[in-house]
Amino acid sequence: MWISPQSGYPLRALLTLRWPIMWMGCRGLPRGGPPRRPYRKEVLPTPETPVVLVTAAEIRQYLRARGIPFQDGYSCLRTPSPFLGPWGAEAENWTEGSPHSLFIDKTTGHFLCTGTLAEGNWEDFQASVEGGAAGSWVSEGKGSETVDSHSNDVLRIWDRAVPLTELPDQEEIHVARTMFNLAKVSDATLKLFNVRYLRAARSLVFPWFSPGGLSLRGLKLLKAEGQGEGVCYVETTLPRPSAYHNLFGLPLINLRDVEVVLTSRELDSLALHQATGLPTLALPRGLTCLPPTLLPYLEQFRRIVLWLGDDLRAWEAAKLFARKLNPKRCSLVRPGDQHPRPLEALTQGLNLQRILRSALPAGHKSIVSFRQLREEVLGELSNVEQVAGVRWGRFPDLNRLLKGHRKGELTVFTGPTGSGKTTFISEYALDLCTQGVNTLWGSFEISNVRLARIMLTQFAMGRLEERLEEYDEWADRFEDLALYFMTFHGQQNIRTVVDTMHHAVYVYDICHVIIDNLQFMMGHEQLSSDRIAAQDYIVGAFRKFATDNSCHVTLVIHPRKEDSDKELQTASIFGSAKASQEADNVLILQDKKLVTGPGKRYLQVAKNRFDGDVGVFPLEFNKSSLTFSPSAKGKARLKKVKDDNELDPKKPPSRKGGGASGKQKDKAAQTPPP
Ligand SMILES: Nc1ncnc2c1ncn2[C@@H]1O[C@H](COP(=O)(O)OP(=O)(O)OP(=O)(O)O)[C@@H](O)[C@H]1O
Repeated sequence: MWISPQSGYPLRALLTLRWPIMWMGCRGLPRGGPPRRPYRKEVLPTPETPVVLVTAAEIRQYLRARGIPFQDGYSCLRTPSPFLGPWGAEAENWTEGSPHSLFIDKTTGHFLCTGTLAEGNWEDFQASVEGGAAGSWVSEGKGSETVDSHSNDVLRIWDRAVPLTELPDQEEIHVARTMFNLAKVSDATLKLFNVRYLRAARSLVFPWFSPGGLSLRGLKLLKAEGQGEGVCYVETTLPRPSAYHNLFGLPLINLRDVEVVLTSRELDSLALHQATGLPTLALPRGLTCLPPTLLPYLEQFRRIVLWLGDDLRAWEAAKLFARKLNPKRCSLVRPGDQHPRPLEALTQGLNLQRILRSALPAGHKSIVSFRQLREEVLGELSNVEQVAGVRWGRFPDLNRLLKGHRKGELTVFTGPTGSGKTTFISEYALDLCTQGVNTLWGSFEISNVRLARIMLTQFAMGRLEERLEEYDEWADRFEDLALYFMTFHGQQNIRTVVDTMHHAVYVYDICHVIIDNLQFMMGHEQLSSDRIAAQDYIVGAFRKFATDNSCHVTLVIHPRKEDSDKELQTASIFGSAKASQEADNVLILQDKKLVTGPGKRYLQVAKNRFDGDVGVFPLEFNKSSLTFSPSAKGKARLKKVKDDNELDPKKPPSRKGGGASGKQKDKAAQTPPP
């Protein structure tokens, strides 16, 4: 288990999934400690910059102008690959049925040759066509370096793993089958999918073969650990998660298959295939993401059924992935009591074919009746906790007020200059990111290196400058977070920023974007009326982006200049009332002490569209860890108010609403933060 060396706080505890899964990179593998890497200045993944923005129409136009034949697919354009042989000859012999082709992503222009695994961006493709030098840079796929450096580990583990049936001890086989819920999964199915068992790690091992099935590119280990009365599953991938792009089950897919069922776990794919005989594939990182690099392998399917799990999170993820795959060909299995996840359905003896037949088309209609919505409404009513969103691990009071962090919302955050807005929002976002909320930062004021340093300090809960020997350890873990940074600094055009956000949502499945701060998109208008109009336009653009992309946007806005003795109010946000009207949540960092709590600042939830609860709670700053989250000892007291007038910090706190149920619900969230 991965435990923070400093705090002993298991990262797993930060996860809220019913089946908590985490990735540990290479740790936990029997190979003697994490590798040391040379110092790198940029420790964080950033979206490739500049992002080459190209439209599908431009790609088609270019291919036609060059006389390159192509087939228009669901999410990619398919062309002959210049990497497979001389360009002219390859193009002449190419047919739609050719086993290998070059796939160009219609949204990003990114290409992949399935024959050689060469990949690159749209500019690379143009350069290779125009320069005729394509053949010389074959197989420079991203992550191939990582695969190479780990290939020995991969082979060693694979060689040591054995098919479950070959374990010497029947008792051991029985225990393994019970732990992984394999009672109904046959030996033949395990063999067909080439699943092995590593005794030393008590883990199932799922191989990642190259598309032709010739070489082993990586592995996933699944370990079952008893936890109370339940079992907790821990995943480890080689190479590390960001480079692990295994569509598990691909070698079993026939070129003529036109239907596939996508699952979020390997064992679900096994169960589904065994019960239905249908082609099945498992996504490499479950519900977290569908990397566009995998789309070419899914182009051949005319129908894709997504059966990703049994809860609302799985349903949300299925809807998002269907957009990427092209909703016209997708159907979704709705989670519910009668529709558990495939492995569970097999164990319970349910009819998996029938469940698949009940899958709903993902195609979006502009006008719907309640009849089409009623199942969705029922889903929300029976999953109230999940509808409330991801709960913070470090801020129980935010959970109590906002209930959680939900997709598609806009949060406006303000506070006096230098009060610690960036520092607070960094911890608030980091908390969510460690729980699987894929995050994109737009930090226009402070550099990404400085921001990353703040976040890493908050992640490690202390100054790393005093314990540099731990740097690699923490940086490795930090690197595994789905955290990305826009590389903009200073004034930016709103269009460019929104385009980059669209790109990031598509490529990295971003669910939370933080913009710090809005003033950097407002240009240099001198007249205050122009500035206000510009701000309204920008707020509108972010609002639309959040709604259209089911992505939460947290927008930092400076307040108007006001008397520094007074608390800020919603009306103190710079500009017209548009920002607070459009926002689902308004948070204000008040540079004042709450008489009733520790710390010199407090946070005010001034608007909460989800359920209306507003209130304040104290923030105590810890200078060494740069955190605001309450310490284990600190008991933050909450004051609930209905309007700004009651926000006088000198008044004793009064409790309105909330009730006992809220109290009980937050008990878990009040566990000591890391
Ligand atoms: N509560 C606090 N007490 C003392 N120092 C703090 C507190 N919060 C943040 N700081 C420190 O104050 C400095 C400024 O913090 P930060 O950049 O987060 O403020 P900000 O409100 O975002 O500033 P700006 O208004 O310029 O955007 C940082 O060095 C930070 O470590």
